[in-house]
Amino acid sequence: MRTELTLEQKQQAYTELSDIKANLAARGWFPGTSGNLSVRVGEFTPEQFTFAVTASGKDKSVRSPEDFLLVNEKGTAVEATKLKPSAETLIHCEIYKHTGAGAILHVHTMFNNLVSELYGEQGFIPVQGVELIKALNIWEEDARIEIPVLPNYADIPRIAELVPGAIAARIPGIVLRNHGIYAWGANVFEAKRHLEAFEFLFEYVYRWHLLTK
Ligand SMILES: CSCCC(=O)C(=O)COP(=O)(O)O
Ligand SMILES: [Zn+2]
Repeated sequence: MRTELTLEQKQQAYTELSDIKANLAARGWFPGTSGNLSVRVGEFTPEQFTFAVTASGKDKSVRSPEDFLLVNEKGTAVEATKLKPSAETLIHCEIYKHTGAGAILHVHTMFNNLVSELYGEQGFIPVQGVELIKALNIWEEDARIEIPVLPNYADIPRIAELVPGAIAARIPGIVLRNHGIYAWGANVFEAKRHLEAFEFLFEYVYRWHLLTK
């Protein structure tokens, strides 16, 4: 049985989402209403959990009282609301289910789009020996990582189906080709650190490609 969330739990999740939304918006990481964010609230099992998610189609650079709603592990609203959850909520559901993460941040940026296209065919973006890999909690010298890239099907359930198989050990992110990145962490602080690291690495990969190819 699902335990009822307290008003404080809900408000804390909305405040955290509101703050990180403003931070990422200030960087221009939500062009054209793109992007979506979520924070898990309350108890978690892979079969049953609840999270607060951004409402679909909103201008994420604007704060409003109708920015977020609570959904369950199927992506269905758990309270009466006229808001629609993000069109990509099912991807959040799969990431939570298979990682137990506490927060997920999805942004569309020029660099994540460009490198996703550069490496989309091979299905992962390789990065080696860049210090910011440590922000993913990977500490070995000259570490090499592969960031998964999935096809950007128009049908979101088709993408969601691929998520469990794409989640790579140690890599808290998945890129959708010519679309954007999903980065996650145990909480918003960690998810933001991971997202910033990925975006740094994508810019590095892109610029390195221009310099050397
Ligand atoms: C306008 S960008 C296309 C949809 C998208 O990729 C996105 O991230 C935003 O969708 P949402 O339903 O979460 O607003
Ligand atoms: Zn998107």
